[in-house]
Amino acid sequence: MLQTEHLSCGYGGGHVVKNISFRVEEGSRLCIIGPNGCGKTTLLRALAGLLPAEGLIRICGESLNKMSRRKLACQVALMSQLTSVSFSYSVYETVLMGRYAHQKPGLLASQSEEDRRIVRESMKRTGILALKDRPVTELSGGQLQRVFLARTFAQEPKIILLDEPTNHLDLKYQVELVENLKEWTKQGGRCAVGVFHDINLALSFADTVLLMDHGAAYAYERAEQFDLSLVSEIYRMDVQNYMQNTLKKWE
Ligand SMILES: Nc1ncnc2c1ncn2[C@@H]1O[C@H](COP(=O)(O)OP(=O)(O)OP(=O)(O)O)[C@@H](O)[C@H]1O
Repeated sequence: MLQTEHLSCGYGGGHVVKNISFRVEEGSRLCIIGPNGCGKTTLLRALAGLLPAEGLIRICGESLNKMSRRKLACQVALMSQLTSVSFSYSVYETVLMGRYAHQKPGLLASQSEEDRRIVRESMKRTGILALKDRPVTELSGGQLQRVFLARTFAQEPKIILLDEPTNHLDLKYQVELVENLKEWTKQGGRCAVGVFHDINLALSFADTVLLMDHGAAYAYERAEQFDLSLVSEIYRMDVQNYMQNTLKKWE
């Protein structure tokens, strides 16, 4: 469904992401992990068509470069790292923005019964229905994160790209988000790519792992075969030992 071949991209003519190739099949989830500044967000931005890239990005068999903005928005949704909100739209209005690519121009005026149903379902799915009339400027970081997830679901894309989606979420919602996304990708014609810092969450989310270092792919493996020593090499710390010691505290 989503494929890159020798993808390179960056800023001001320089390459931050270098020669990355991967494939995410229908029903699958890829997690991208790697140290701060290695290029994970930059890669996601290229996949969302927000950054020019060299090499190939194919969305549902079609080259991203040849797709119109509207078509791309119907197929790919990017949930970015949490940014502050400056306009006091209500939760409902914010989630409704996810329907924009599917609507005739004139957002609020042109919402259909179908749009309203999808927005409601998306809010239900992320547990924010009770917040629907609250201004987003008054929400906690975790509540806002769930509003953005609901907006992403409301967009009804085929591919969801998530940049550290569990930031600001408490433990319960972190687990729920991962389960929510797994459920979402199982419903035919969908796949997801997520950037995670928490390796446990990343591995419970994904069936394939892309480990990045200095903009390049250090490893690209099935999650169940993923060797944690690769992460230790990149982070220059014994990650496995750290995790085992942490676990022992709960025994
Ligand atoms: N708009 C920009 N202009 C120039 N350089 C940028 C821009 N955005 C990011 N960079 C640089 O590109 C590199 C990769 O940044 P990126 O945000 O993709 O890393 P990341 O792996 O997502 O990091 P983190 O884990 O800290 O979120 C960094 O060196 C960063 O300084």
